[in-house]
Amino acid sequence: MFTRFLSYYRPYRGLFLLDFSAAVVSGLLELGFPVAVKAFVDLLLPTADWPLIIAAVAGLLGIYALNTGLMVVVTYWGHMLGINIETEMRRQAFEHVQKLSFRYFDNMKTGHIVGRLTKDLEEIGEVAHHGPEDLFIAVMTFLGALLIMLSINVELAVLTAVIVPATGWITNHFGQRMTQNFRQLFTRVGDFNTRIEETVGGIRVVQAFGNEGHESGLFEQDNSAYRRTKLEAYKLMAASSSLNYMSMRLVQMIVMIAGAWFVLTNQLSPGGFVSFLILVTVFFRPVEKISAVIETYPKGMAGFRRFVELMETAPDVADAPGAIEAPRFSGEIRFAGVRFAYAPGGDVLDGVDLTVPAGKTLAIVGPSGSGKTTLCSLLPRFYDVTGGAISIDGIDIRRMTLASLRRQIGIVQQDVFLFGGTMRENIAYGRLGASDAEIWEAARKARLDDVIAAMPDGLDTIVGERGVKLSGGQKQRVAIARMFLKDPPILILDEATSALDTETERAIQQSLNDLTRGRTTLVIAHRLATIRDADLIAVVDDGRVVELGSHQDLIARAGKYAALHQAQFAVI
Ligand SMILES: Nc1ncnc2c1ncn2[C@@H]1O[C@H](COP(=O)(O)OP(=O)(O)OP(=O)(O)O)[C@@H](O)[C@H]1O
Repeated sequence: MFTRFLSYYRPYRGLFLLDFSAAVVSGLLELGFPVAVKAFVDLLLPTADWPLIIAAVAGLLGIYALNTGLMVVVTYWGHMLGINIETEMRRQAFEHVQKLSFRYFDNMKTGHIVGRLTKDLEEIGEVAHHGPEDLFIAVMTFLGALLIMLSINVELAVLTAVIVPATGWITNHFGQRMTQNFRQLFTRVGDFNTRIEETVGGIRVVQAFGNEGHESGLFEQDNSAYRRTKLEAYKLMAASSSLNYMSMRLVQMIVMIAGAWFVLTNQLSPGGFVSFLILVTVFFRPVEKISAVIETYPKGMAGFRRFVELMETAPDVADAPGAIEAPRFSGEIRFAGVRFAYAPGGDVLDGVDLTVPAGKTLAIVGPSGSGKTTLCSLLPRFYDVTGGAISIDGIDIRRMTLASLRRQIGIVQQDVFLFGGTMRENIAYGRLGASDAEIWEAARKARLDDVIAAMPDGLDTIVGERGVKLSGGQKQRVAIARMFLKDPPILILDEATSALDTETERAIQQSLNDLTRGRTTLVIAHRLATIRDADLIAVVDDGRVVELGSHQDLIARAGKYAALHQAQFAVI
């Protein structure tokens, strides 16, 4: 895990070296301070040579001015290193998330994904910057301070060296508990991110039901769970930092009393004594640094582990080795013995056999939950079949690249998803980079041009989050306009069940007729006109195609379709 983490430094070697060497020099200069103080007290003071004393102090000031500059380098460029690594990981994670399959999103909470791409990576960035540098400097300062102490007074040095690291276990003990705590904390953040996402996303439903209080109650549970976990973290932090502080002061006092004895018995110079007291603090710094690393490292590593877990989640639908770039389809679709289950054992499709000739329209009808949507979502490989095969123009769709397959299938969903930008952006989503002229042409074909022309900002009209500022009929026409731009040989339509006024309905129907002309179309049909006009009708029941034929055929057969037709459209 750790070596994998280090590999992210590779592109930033220069930056790392700059930051690292500035930090090392700065550490050495800090180590030099007690040595300088000793020389100052023992050698310089007795000379009573004021100009020399002032020159020495000025010299020290110069050195520390240099150190200040080094700190700027460490803080700015060091953090730049961290943020560069963080940004790179976020880019990779975002790209990867987009490749994951429907099944992953079916089972994952959005807030957790958001958390992984934001909070987790932020913590990783902190560790990336502080981790290696702080650890190295800690070891360097520890050894450096020890050597200097030994050179001043061996007994006192040994005494200090024994008691200081003993305090190290405190840090270590708390560090491990904090790791667990942070792991929990990440989950809590994910939980309430999800809650906020859902409540804000579904605010219209929440308010319509007047369920704000209920939502607040649920949110409060997540919020207070987060508070509890965070308080636990602060408790650990308080115990650890105060114990550290206390032990540092304790060691200082021990050194003070022992040092006093050494001075009075002439085994230590006054300069050495002062220097020693400073060295104790310097000696403690590595312990503090390590405790700081121990505080950020678990957070970062917990985040990194989740990042790796995400990156290692393979999409369960992916290009097969040697997958071919599908040629432009003429569009014959064949389902052969197709079986499918969302979860093992729960077959949703139970051996579907169907052939739709190129350019024809297949209407899929059947009771709710019978598997119509599922059947359609197998064609663009949102899920892979668990048995049997689907082929287009005789080629198994699993042998094609996902990109070349999906490029040639257009989907108009019942509940259209728009992005929060402008009309232009939303229509051009069908073919990124389409010109305004092409967008207008598509809008015209979708019977949407008059609507856009009447809008105050035309194509620049903002549609609101998920298109809330548009009517249902307008959203559907945006979806249709997208399809005219995309121009796929195969279409999947999930016909809207909600009733529109007759005029809009007719406009949409006309544009859909234009759209489906010459394309193989699967339509999950609810309207009698669509069903009657279809070349083929498949009646799906309980995961099987129970009847297949034209309207006349099926009515004549007086079977399931005839019954369904009778029940649903008897009044028409
Ligand atoms: N993502 C999913 N994960 C698990 N089960 C699912 C998922 N989507 C659908 N199902 C289940 O699969 C079955 C078929 O659902 P599907 O949406 O294909 O039916 P449908 O015929 O399109 O229904 P409707 O006409 O009501 O839209 C249902 O029992 C449903 O609960």
